[in-house]
Amino acid sequence: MSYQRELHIAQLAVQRATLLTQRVFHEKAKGTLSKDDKSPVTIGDFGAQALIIHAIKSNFPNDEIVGEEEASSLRENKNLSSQIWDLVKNTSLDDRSSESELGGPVESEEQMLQTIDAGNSAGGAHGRIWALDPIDGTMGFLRGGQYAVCLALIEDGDVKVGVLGCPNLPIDNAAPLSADVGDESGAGRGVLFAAVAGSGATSRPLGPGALRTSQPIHMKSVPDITHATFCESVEASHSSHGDQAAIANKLGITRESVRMDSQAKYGSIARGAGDLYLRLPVRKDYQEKIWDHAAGDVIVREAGGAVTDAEGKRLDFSKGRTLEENKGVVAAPRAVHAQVLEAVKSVLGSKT
Ligand SMILES: Nc1ncnc2c1ncn2[C@@H]1O[C@H](COP(=O)(O)O)[C@@H](OP(=O)(O)O)[C@H]1O
Ligand SMILES: [Mg+2]
Ligand SMILES: [Mg+2]
Ligand SMILES: [Mg+2]
Repeated sequence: MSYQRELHIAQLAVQRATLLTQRVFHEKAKGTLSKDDKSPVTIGDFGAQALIIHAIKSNFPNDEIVGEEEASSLRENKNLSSQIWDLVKNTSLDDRSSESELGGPVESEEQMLQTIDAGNSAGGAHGRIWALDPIDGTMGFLRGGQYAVCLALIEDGDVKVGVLGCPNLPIDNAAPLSADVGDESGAGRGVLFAAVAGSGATSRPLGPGALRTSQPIHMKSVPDITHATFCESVEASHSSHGDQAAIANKLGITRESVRMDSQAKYGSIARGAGDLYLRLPVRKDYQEKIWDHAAGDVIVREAGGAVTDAEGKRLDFSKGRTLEENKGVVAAPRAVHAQVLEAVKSVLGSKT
């Protein structure tokens, strides 16, 4: 099968990064900064980005990386930078040989900052480009909710490999859909979703034991759409709860939506814990970021789903750092996607 080495390295890199993010998750002080667009970033986001880019650069030195974060604010904030360095240098996989496959330790704080900044690719339609969201759902991460560490390989504009580390989701693929994160111990939690284009989607436990076996995952079939479960963002500014409720209503769905942060939503529907993921824009001018969708897109499609925007177009990852050709996201099992899209169009159409 193709892309097996990319998949293996991506899985290990995400697995290692979640060890770092979980340490920060359990701390009260998460070293939060506010970015230019007013969104939050924490020492967990920066640390995870450094570790993952280090792993990719060590294994695939010619590949480009589109990473969400950059280090300029850290160069002006030595205190925060040294907190991140402390995390980065003290995070490694238990298994020594896996750890050395990820390129050995980052050598210095300065190398760490340069590594974070190596996620500055402009993206585009040509070549091999990794899309990295070191913590997706930072708001959830800060609130004590769901979040995901997300990594995807895009080749000539198509997503080929996707990996989602979701430390706070249940390991059990059959667990009912809920945004609940369980107790302090983390028992029974932590799942790593993955997919390679053309080869299906899988899940495996995220905890120690990197070589635990992966299980194939599939979306649930939905014989009656009125019984479907749909999920959506917690943050009302990220997607329109009102439009989503109207769409659900139009479809005759009576169950309350499950509100969950991050691409954990894509992973959850891919394994059949939920059925639909709706993300309708709030602001007309917002362009979705490729790192917020690339891994989830391939995982859901490989599990038997269709992922489009609100007009029914496939998400186009070839346009740079954003999905500038798309508005919103509609993800559903292939057999019911057209029906869901029709309801989306009808609700959005009646607004204008
Ligand atoms: N106005 C907006 N519309 C849609 N998405 C937005 C947004 N503002 C921020 N986001 C994105 O929403 C992501 C979280 O999605 P969700 O609400 O599904 O958890 C954020 O990822 P980060 O948390 O990585 O910054 C951010 O990139
Ligand atoms: Mg962010
Ligand atoms: Mg994100
Ligand atoms: Mg992020």
